[in-house]
Amino acid sequence: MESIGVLMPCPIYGYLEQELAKRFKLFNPSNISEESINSIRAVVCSAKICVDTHLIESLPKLEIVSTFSVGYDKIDLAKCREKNIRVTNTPDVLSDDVADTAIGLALAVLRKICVSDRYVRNGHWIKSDFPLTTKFSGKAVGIVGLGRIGSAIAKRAAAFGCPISYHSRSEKTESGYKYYPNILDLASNSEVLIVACTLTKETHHIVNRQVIDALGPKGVIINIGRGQHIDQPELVSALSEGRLGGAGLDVFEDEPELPEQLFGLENVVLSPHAASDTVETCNAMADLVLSNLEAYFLNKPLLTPVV
Ligand SMILES: O=CC(=O)O
Repeated sequence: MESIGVLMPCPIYGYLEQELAKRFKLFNPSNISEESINSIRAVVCSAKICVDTHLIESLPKLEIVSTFSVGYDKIDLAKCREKNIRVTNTPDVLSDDVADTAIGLALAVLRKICVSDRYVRNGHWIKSDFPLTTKFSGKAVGIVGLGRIGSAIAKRAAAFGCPISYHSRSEKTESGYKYYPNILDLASNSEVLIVACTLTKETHHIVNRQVIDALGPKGVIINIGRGQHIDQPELVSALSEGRLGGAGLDVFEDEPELPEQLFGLENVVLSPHAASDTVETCNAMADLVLSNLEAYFLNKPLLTPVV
């Protein structure tokens, strides 16, 4: 396989890069040349790298795109289908970490963990006790998207004694959780709303002003999906005006750019799109990318095909 060209358009993860270089001829923007373009049969990308029509069209021998992420919203799937290019992702191996992060953000927002850390470091504790916070255990948790990650979040929240309900395209009766076909009804009946669905045209801005208002001034939104799931200007004004209680955000509409106003809000916990970024999970994701590529070039079935 050493003669097969693999392009990594941006650095992703050291271990992945080393292992790809052991098996394939690895290209990146600094060592790619006109002559090498025709040897490139695979692209390895991530949730932060666009594989658009332009990139696909510029690689005439491209056969497979393997993303180091569960989400594939940055890949032009229609173009891949049209050109018979296979696509793989890294589901399952990251579900635990993403679900842990969702619960961590909910706890951090309600129990004000980051604010209280600053309170102690800044010496305020000597002068007065930290104000009371809000309990997470037992809160009504609404989950948008009960897929692998949403289900892992539900399992964890249920262990905190939280009644679970969800909204998704179709009812999952086997889950035993309460289903709301309408997200507004889910928001009206939830105290913590966790966004965990796939980003599609249908779920773009699924959390809009109406949903935020239905959740109300004591409600908390957690987003470990994609920034584009939430109408961000509406979220920021609701948080600033006290129409929403708080938010724990791992993803943003135009990341890594964030609206300045978020930095000044104490009812918000911010995380740099890092929900699955642990050594253990990143190694497992890298191994899955490698196994998919090896399977493809050995004419074996793909492990986690998208297309
Ligand atoms: O955002 C991360 C992923 O899609 O894996």
